[in-house]
Amino acid sequence: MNKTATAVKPVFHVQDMNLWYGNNQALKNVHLEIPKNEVTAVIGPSGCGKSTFIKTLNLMIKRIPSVKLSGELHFNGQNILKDKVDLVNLRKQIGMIFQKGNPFPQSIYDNVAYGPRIHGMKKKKQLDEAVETSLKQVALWDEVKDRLNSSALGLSGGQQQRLCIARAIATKPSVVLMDEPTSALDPVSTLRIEQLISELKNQYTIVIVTHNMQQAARISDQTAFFLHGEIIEASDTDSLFSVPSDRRTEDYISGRFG
Ligand SMILES: Nc1ncnc2c1ncn2[C@@H]1O[C@H](COP(=O)(O)OP(=O)(O)OP(=O)(O)O)[C@@H](O)[C@H]1O
Repeated sequence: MNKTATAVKPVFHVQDMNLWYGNNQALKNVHLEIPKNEVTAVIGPSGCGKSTFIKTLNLMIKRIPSVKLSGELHFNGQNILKDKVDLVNLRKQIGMIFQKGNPFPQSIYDNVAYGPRIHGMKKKKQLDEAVETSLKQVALWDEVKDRLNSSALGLSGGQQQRLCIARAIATKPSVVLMDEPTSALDPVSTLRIEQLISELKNQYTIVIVTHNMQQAARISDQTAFFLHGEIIEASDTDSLFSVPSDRRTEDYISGRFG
């Protein structure tokens, strides 16, 4: 792990967090610190609570009526489970990418301009700049600059996912959450997204849910291993994969279950 970054205050500090869907407890006493400008990978077998956890970080989970939450979730020092939070502003600061690139059925340009427009950017010159900068950051500009007004749905799966990342970063968030962003992609597109993640972490704090342990090992600085809603082990990625401290982590990463 980057030693200088660990001295900086974590972006998220999660303490004793519990979450229930009705009577079904999906997160149990979760404790985790997410450092700034690092990639944190969330791994674990199906149903262990990875997606639930990542969706708590931007409070998206609260849209589900049966959800009950307890504990503390500090974002940049503010307990966003307790304090009154402006959700529009929170989501501006925390972008999210899903498993399948889900561009809006609109032009490439309008997809990327969507966030800046919602947050009040009106001038065409500023919007043009925001679109160009975001598409350049995801290395998509050269591929699409001559067809910005074409439908985003005409892009390949890998391009659509990069477009969704451009859309997420166009509002200049500080955090990008990614829920299995490459699971629907071919190996070449996956590699491009992984390279992109490694570049983006200079500017953003990234939390990525992945089923792919090689991917977690390749791109993350810190890894949290979830099992049955609990974090069994969270540490710097090299240590977790080379000298796991818990037998269950060792069994999972060596493929004995999951
Ligand atoms: N909307 C929901 N309503 C009720 N229960 C849910 C809901 N979403 C998830 N759960 C339950 O919460 C638990 C954790 O699910 P979650 O989707 O977070 O796991 P996961 O680790 O992301 O799984 P996967 O790897 O299969 O995507 C599971 O028991 C699941 O059935």
